[in-house]
Amino acid sequence: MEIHRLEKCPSSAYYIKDFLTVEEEEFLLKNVYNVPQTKWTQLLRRRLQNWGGVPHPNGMIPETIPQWLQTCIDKVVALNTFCDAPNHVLINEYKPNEGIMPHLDGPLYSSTIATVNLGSHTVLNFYDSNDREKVSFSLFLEPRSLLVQQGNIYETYLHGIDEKYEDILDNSTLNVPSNYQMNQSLKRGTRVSLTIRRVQKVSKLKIKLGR
Ligand SMILES: O=C(O)CCC(=O)C(=O)O
Ligand SMILES: [Fe+2]
Repeated sequence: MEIHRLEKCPSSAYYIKDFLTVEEEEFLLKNVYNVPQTKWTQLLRRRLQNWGGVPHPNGMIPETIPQWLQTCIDKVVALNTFCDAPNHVLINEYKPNEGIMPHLDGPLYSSTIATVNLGSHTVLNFYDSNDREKVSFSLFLEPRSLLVQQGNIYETYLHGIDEKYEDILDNSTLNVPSNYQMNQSLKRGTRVSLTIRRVQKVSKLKIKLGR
């Protein structure tokens, strides 16, 4: 992992450009779009699927993660990125001009976060929690790449994705590809992200049906 560390990042972050093959990406996308419509939650500016259970301060009631998704989790875990096995995946789908407001993820998750990127690139912006107006730094996330974040990056910085049709990388982007020409505009397609995490508190309660 050390060779993938983003040196300029103020805390531990790792970026692996071609983490997935084109076939693996297609396999995951096919399965993401094969779920029943009811599995999607439509928000104003994106839609999402929640896998593993609903995180809750009193403990998440665990749900089995399907094999097609578990295979991807296993590939991330094989890099020795997590202390405790991840048990939760949030899948977000963003069409061009969609995004997510700057936010913190909150205390329910442990401090390692892995993001698998499918379909299209995006730019993930980070904001100092004391200055939410200005982008502190940003990361360029290409399709098939993996981003692993550890420690305070997710605690001290808010993160978000602008609602844009295209991106232009600039000095704030920590991982500009060597073949990128400054001011080149990158058109967004539909991006699907898998955010893989560990929910710390898991309930031992089982839901009893048919009582
Ligand atoms: O799509 C992404 O990479 C970010 C998702 C995110 O920040 C979240 O769901 O909390
Ligand atoms: Fe988030």
